[in-house]
Amino acid sequence: MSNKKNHESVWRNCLDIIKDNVSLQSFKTWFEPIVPIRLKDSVLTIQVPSHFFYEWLEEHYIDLLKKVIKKEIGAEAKLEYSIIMDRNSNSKKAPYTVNLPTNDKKSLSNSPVSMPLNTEENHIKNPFIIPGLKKVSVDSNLNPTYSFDNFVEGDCNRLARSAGFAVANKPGGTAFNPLLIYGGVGLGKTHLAHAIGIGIKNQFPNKTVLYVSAEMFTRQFVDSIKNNTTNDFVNFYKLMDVLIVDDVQFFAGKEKTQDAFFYIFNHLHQTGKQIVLTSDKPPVEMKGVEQRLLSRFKWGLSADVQAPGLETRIAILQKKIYGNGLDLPEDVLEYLAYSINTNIREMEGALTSLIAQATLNKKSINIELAKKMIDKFVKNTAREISMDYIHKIVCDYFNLPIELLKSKTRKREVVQARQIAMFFAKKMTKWSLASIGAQCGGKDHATVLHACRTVNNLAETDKQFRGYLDDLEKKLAVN
Ligand SMILES: Nc1ncnc2c1ncn2[C@@H]1O[C@H](COP(=O)(O)OP(=O)(O)OP(=O)(O)O)[C@@H](O)[C@H]1O
Repeated sequence: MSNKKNHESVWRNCLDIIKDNVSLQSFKTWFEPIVPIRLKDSVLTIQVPSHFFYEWLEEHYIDLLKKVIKKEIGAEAKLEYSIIMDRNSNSKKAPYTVNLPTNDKKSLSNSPVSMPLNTEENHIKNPFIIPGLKKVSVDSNLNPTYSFDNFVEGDCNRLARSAGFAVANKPGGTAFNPLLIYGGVGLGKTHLAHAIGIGIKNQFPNKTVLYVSAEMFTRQFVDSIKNNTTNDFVNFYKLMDVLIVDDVQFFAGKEKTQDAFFYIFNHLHQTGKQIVLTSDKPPVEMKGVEQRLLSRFKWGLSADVQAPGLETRIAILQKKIYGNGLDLPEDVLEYLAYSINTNIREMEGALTSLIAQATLNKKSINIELAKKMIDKFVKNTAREISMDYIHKIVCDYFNLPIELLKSKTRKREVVQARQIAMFFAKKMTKWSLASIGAQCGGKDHATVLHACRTVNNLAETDKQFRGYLDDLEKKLAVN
């Protein structure tokens, strides 16, 4: 690399290439705000305005970034992000640095070790031979955004959260050792696991806390066999005061890794150290994991996390948007929370896309935009009956164009069909009156309430009308 190159000139050249490869809008939105701050030993550090921004770059532009940076700096190029702390973050330290992602979003790390751009090499192979990780007290692989403060408590996760909180206050000193958090995909297990680690580090800064995915643990172990450093591997893990292993179902069928983990587990447990595990299923259902390990998993507490209810989903979305300094209309939040009801990661993904779409197109985020976006994320099985579906069924039945029903026209037959649509939306969904009104010709909640009363009254007094309602109800029920 030429000596004349510095972070600014390198980034300028990168931008020239990037500009030719993305739309002008995207360029302005996602690349112009980036500030190059350092180029040292082939590591280019760029500053980005928020964690959300960083995630968006990672998801959408990482391949492009890799290419241009390697082209400008050379094959050994590395990229570091410096994120200006989000508004609601706990830490007052700003900015902080995360390394180029490891393809595994959960292993966002504050580790001083920079990851090479080559994803194959992006994983820390042997933590005990990486100088930065000798200071285990500061290199815990914890993602600061996954704190208890950012975790919304609901009936779905109360036990797991409370147990996690207790463990964070008294690591190794509760009956919850190990604490095993299990549950379906994208329901907050990893988030809670990090929150426990962060809670412990906040209160007991001298404790050595390590978060590691079972996959990473396995890879490190396999490498240690290859390099003849298995003793170092085991000794490193024996140093931990708190060991958090994510997705332990990954150990299934990997006997040697299980042996190593069994040994480490026993040592830590016997010496009063805290172990936190997560898994996608309870121990009884874990196939391919040795019985002696499974029985140890059950020594402490196994707590499940389940799919959150509507209120919790809305609260999670609110946390997420306020955390990113954004605001969204209530009906949009409700729509998102309503449409995606099984997986929080998917719901957050839809929110991120919605915000990005609005930013890119300089549109305000409204219910129409939300509806357009949502279909990409919703799996049919999990879907609640939608307003569009109600509109379609009602309009087909009365042979009216949907646009009319959504318009403000006051023609008698349209008004009545619209009132019926509102009535069914109120009856068959949990939408607020305001959001039902917004989707039916921009009416307010009082109009929806009036519509529901009118429909109920007519149903009692007008037999033919009652017949319409029965027909429609049947059609809607087979949704
Ligand atoms: N109760 C909650 N409050 C706030 N955010 C949450 C909550 N539950 C989940 N999330 C968010 O949902 C996303 C997915 O959560 P997480 O990665 O912890 O899921 P997981 O259960 O570990 O999934 P997987 O089984 O795929 O590993 C994360 O962004 C997390 O912050």
